Amino acid sequence: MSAIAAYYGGKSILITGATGFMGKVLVEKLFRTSPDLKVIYILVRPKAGQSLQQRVSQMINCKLFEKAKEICPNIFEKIRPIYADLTKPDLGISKEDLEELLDHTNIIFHCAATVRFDDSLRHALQLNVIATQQLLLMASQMPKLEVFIHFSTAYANCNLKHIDEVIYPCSVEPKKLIDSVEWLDDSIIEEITPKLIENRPNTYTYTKALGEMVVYQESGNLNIAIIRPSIVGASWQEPFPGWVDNLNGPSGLIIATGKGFLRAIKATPRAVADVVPVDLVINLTLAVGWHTAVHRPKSILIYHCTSGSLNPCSWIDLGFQVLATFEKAPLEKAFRRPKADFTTNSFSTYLWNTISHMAPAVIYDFYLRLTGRKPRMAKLMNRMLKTISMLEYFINHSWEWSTYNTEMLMSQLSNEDQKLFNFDVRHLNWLEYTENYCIGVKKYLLKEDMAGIPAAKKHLRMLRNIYYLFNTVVFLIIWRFFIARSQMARNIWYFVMKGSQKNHCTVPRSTKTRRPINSGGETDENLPKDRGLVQGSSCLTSDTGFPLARFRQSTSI
Ligand SMILES: CCCCCCCCCCCCCCCC(=O)SCCNC(=O)CCNC(=O)[C@H](O)C(C)(C)COP(=O)(O)OP(=O)(O)OC[C@H]1O[C@@H](n2cnc3c(N)ncnc32)[C@H](O)[C@@H]1OP(=O)(O)O
Ligand SMILES: NC(=O)C1=CN([C@@H]2O[C@H](COP(=O)(O)OP(=O)(O)OC[C@H]3O[C@@H](n4cnc5c(N)ncnc54)[C@H](OP(=O)(O)O)[C@@H]3O)[C@@H](O)[C@H]2O)C=CC1
Repeated sequence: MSAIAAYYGGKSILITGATGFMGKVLVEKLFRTSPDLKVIYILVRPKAGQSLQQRVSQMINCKLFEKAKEICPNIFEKIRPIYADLTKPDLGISKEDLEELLDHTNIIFHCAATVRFDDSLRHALQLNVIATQQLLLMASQMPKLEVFIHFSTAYANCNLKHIDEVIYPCSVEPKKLIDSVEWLDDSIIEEITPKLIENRPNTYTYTKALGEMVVYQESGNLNIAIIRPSIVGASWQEPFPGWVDNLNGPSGLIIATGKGFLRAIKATPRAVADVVPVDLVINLTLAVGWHTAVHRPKSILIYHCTSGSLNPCSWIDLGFQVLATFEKAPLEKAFRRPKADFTTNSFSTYLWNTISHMAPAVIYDFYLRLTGRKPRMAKLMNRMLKTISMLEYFINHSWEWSTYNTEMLMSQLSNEDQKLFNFDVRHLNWLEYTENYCIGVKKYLLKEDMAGIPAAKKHLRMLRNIYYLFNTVVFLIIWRFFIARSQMARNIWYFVMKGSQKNHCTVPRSTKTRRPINSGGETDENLPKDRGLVQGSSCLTSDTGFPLARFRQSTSI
C-alpha cells in the first residue's frame, strides 16, 4: 500500500486555485489515488456569469477527470465549493463557511495566485502576498491542521544566478510595503514599481518572493513546506500525456509557432529550457505534503521542482522538436508554414519582427481589405510580440537551482510511492514529451480533431506554393529593376551565372538525361552567335526562360 495515498485517505483538504491549471491536476490526482479522502474544499469565485456549482461541474466534466471519476464515482459529493475572493478582506469567505473550514481542515494546498507578468503591483500584492498572509492567519486557527503547502516559483529569486532551497530576504519588508500601498496612489505605485522590483523582470516574480517571506514570518507553529516549480508544461504521463488547458508558459508560444505566427524569437539557443511537466510537479507536491505532515521538519523546507540540473533540454532542441511534430501533425489553418529561428541580438530581432512577422501581417490585412473583410492580422501580431517581449527574459537567461531537498525526499519514498508519485525528471524523454505536448496543445487546447491532419497538411502545401510564387515574383521584380538599369548589376549577374554554370555542369546527370558531348546538341562551338555572353553552356540555354531572355536582351545592346 502506498504510504502517500494512504495518508490522504479520510482527510479534509482545502485547496485554493483549484480551478487553475495546476489546481485541477492536483484535485484529479488526489481523487484518483486516494478516493477514500473525506472532502476537498475548494475556494472559488464566480466567473463569467457561472455559479460556483456550474464552475465545479465544468471542471469535473472535462476529459482530465475521466479516469478519476471511474475510480471515485462520488467526486461531486466530495467536492465542496466555498465562495471566496482572495482580494477581499477575510478572503471573502462567509462566517458559516469559515467555521466549517476552521473545524475540519487537515491539509491546505495554497495554489491561487496571479501569474500575469503585467499585473499592477497593487493587485499582485493583494493576491500573492496579502491573501497568503490571510490564509496563514486562518490556518493558525485550525486545530486539526497537519500541513500547509505553499506554491511559489523557481523564478521568485531570478535576480540570482545560483538559487538554493532557502528563503532569500527582500530589500523591503513585506509588511511595510503592504501598509504603504494602502494609502499610496496608483500612479505613485506605478512609478516606484521598477525601483522596488529591482533586477527582477516583473511584479509576478517579485510578489512571489515577498509571498515566501510572509510565509516565513507568519509561520508560527504551522507545519509548512514551499514548492518552487520552474516553467510548468503539459502532463507527461498522468492521467494521460499532453494534457494542458491554458496558454501560459510555453503553450501559447507553441501554438504561435505551429500556426506560423511566431517564426523567430530572441533566445539563447543553448540555454536550458527549464520546463517541468505538471503531473510531475503535483506528484512532488503530494509527496511533500505527506512527508511534512508525517516527519514534521523543524524548519520550513523548500523543494525546487526543476529539470535543468538533472535532465537538461535546450531551447533549440525544444524548438526543433516542436517543428518536427508540427510537420507530422500540423495545426489547422496555419497563417504561414511553421519555422523557429533564434535571434541573439536586438537588431536582428527587430529585423525579423519587421520582415517575418509584421510585413506578412500587413500584406494579409491588405488582402482582407481588398476582399471586403476587416483587417485583423497586424493587431494580432502586435499582441503576440508584446506577449513575447514579456516572456523573453526567461528564454535568455540561465539559472542553477539546487535540488538537495527534492532528491532527499525521492530517496525516502518506498518503491511503490516512487512509481505512483513519480517526480524523477531523469526518466523524462524530451523528444517524446515535446511531441506529446504539441499534440496535447492541438487536441485539448485548440480542440482540433486528429482526423483533420491530411487537410492541414494540404493547407501547408498550399502555403508553400504561395511562398514560392511570392518569392519568384519578388525576385523577378528585383531582377528586372536592377539588371535593366545597372551595368554593374549586369556584370555581377554575368559573373554569378558563369560560376553557377561551371558548377552546374560538373554535377553528373543521370544516364537517361545526359546528352553526349558534340553529338548534335548545343555545344560551345555550335551556339548561335546572338547568345552573346552566355556562351559555353548547354545547361543554361535549355531552361532559363524569362530571366535569361531579359538578360540576353540587356547584354546584347
Ligand atoms: C518553438 C519555440 C517555443 C519556445 C517556448 C518559449 C517559452 C517561454 C516561456 C517562458 C515562461 C516563463 C514562466 C515562468 C514560470 C512562472 O512561474 S509563471 C506562470 C506562467 N505565466 C505566464 O506565462 C503568464 C504570461 N501571460 C501574461 O502575463 C499575459 O497574458 C500577457 C502576456 C501579459 C498578455 O496580457 P494581455 O495583453 O492583457 O492579454 P491577455 O488577455 O492575457 O491575452 C491576449 C492574447 O494573448 C494570448 N496569450 C496570452 N498568453 C499567451 C502566451 N503565453 N503565449 C501566446 N499567447 C498568449 C491570449 O490567447 C490572447 O489572445 P486572444 O484570445 O485575445 O486572441
Ligand atoms: N504555471 C506555471 O508555469 C507556474 C505556476 N507556479 C505557481 O503555481 C500556482 C498555480 O499556478 P497555475 O495553476 O499555473 O495558475 P492559474 O492562473 O492557472 O490558476 C490560478 C488560480 O488562482 C485562482 N485565483 C486567481 N485570483 C483569484 C481570486 N481573486 N480569488 C480566488 N481565486 C483566485 C484562479 O481562479 P479562477 O479560475 O477563478 O481564475 C485559479 O484557480 C501559482 O501559485 C503559481 O505562482 C509556479 C511556477 C510555474
